[in-house]
Amino acid sequence: MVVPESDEPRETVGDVGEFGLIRRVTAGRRQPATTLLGPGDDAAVVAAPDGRVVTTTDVLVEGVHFRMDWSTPEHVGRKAIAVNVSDIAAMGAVPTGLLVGVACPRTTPAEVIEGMVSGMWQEAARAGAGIVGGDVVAAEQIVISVTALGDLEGRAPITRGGALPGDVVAVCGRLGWSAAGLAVLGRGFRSPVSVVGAYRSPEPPYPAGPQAAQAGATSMIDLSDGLLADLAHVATASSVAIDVQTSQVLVHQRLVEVASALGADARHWVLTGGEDHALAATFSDPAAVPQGWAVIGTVRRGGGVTVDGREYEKPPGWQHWR
Ligand SMILES: Nc1ncnc2c1ncn2[C@@H]1O[C@H](COP(=O)(O)OP(=O)(O)O)[C@@H](O)[C@H]1O
Ligand SMILES: Cc1ncc(C[n+]2csc(CCOP(=O)(O)OP(=O)(O)O)c2C)c(N)n1
Ligand SMILES: [Mg+2]
Ligand SMILES: [Mg+2]
Ligand SMILES: [Mg+2]
Repeated sequence: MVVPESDEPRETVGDVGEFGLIRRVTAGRRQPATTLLGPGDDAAVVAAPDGRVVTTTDVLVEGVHFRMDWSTPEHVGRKAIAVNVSDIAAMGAVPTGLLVGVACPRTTPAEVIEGMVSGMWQEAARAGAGIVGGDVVAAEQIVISVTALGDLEGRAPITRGGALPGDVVAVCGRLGWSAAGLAVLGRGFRSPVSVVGAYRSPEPPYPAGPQAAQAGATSMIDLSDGLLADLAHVATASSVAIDVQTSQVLVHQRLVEVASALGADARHWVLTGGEDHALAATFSDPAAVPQGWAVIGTVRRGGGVTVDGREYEKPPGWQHWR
C-alpha cells in the first residue's frame, strides 16, 4: 500500500465500526440535483428525468482488478466509479446515481476506505453523478461493487446489436495504455507514470457516449476486456463481421517505447489490452463520426472479428478464469 511510514498504530475499520465508518464516508458530501433523497434511509431516491433508468454493475476484487501495493486507495476508488460510468456512457446515457458496496478485512486502516471513497467522489463529480448509497461489510479481501444509474435524455439506448454491414467502426479514447501500465508494474517498475497512471485509474471519455448516440451511432460498447474481445461482442450481437485495419489504429510512441524496454508488443496491447475504457461505436455514415473519434475498421456481412482480413492469432482480450 502506498502510505507514509509511521510508528503510530493506525485506526482500523474494526476500531471505527460499521456505523462509524458509514458516518465517515457519507458526511459532508454535496449531492447533485438528481439525488432527491441521499444516503441514510432504507433506500435513496434518484430522479429519472427521461422516465427510463439505465442501470449497470461491475465488481472489482483486490488481486484481480487492483493491488493495494500498485495503486493508492484514491486510484482504486476512482477506477471503481470510472468502469461503471463508462458502461452507462456506452449506452448513450449520462450517469445520475451510484451505489457503492465495499467489503474489507477488519484490520483495514480506516483511512484506506476513506481514501477510496474520496477517489470515488472525485470520479463521480467528474461524471456528474452522486454516490447515493451503498454498503460496508467484513470480508477476507477488499471487494468493491458499484451500481450505476443513468438517464437517456430522451434518446434511444445504443446497444451492441445494431451494427450494419457497410458501417464504419470508430473508437474514442486511449487503447493499450492500461495494459502497458500493468506490464510495467508486473515487472516490478513504477514508471513511466503515463502508462502506470492509466492502469491505476482510467479516464474514460464519458461525454463521447451521448455524443455518439446523438450522431446516429448504430451500436456502441465500452472497451473493458480489449478492443478485439469487445468488438467480438458487437459482431455476435449484431450478426455481422468486423475487420480492424491496423494502418488506421494509432499505436502511441510512448507505448512503443515502453514495449521495446520490456521486450513486449505495443500493437498487441492496443488490440487486446483491457481497462482503458475507450468507447467503440459503429456509424452508417462515415461523415457522421464525431470529432474526437477515429475510424479503425469496417462492418461486413458474416461473423467474427478479423485484423487486416486475417484471424488474430493470440487471445483477443481478458477473460476471467482463463
Ligand atoms: N451475474 C449476472 N447476472 C445477470 N447478468 C449478468 C451477470 N453477469 C453479467 N451479466 C450481464 O452480462 C452482460 C455482459 O457482462 P460483462 O462482460 O461484465 O459486461 P461489461 O463488459 O459491459 O461490464 C452484461 O449485460 C451484464 O449485465
Ligand atoms: C492486479 C491486476 N491484474 C490484472 C489486471 C487486468 N485485468 C483485470 S480484470 C480485466 C478486464 C476488465 O475487468 P472485468 O471484470 O472483465 O470488467 P467488465 O468487462 O465486466 O467491465 C483486466 C484487463 C488488473 N487490472 N489488475
Ligand atoms: Mg461487467
Ligand atoms: Mg463493464
Ligand atoms: Mg469483462
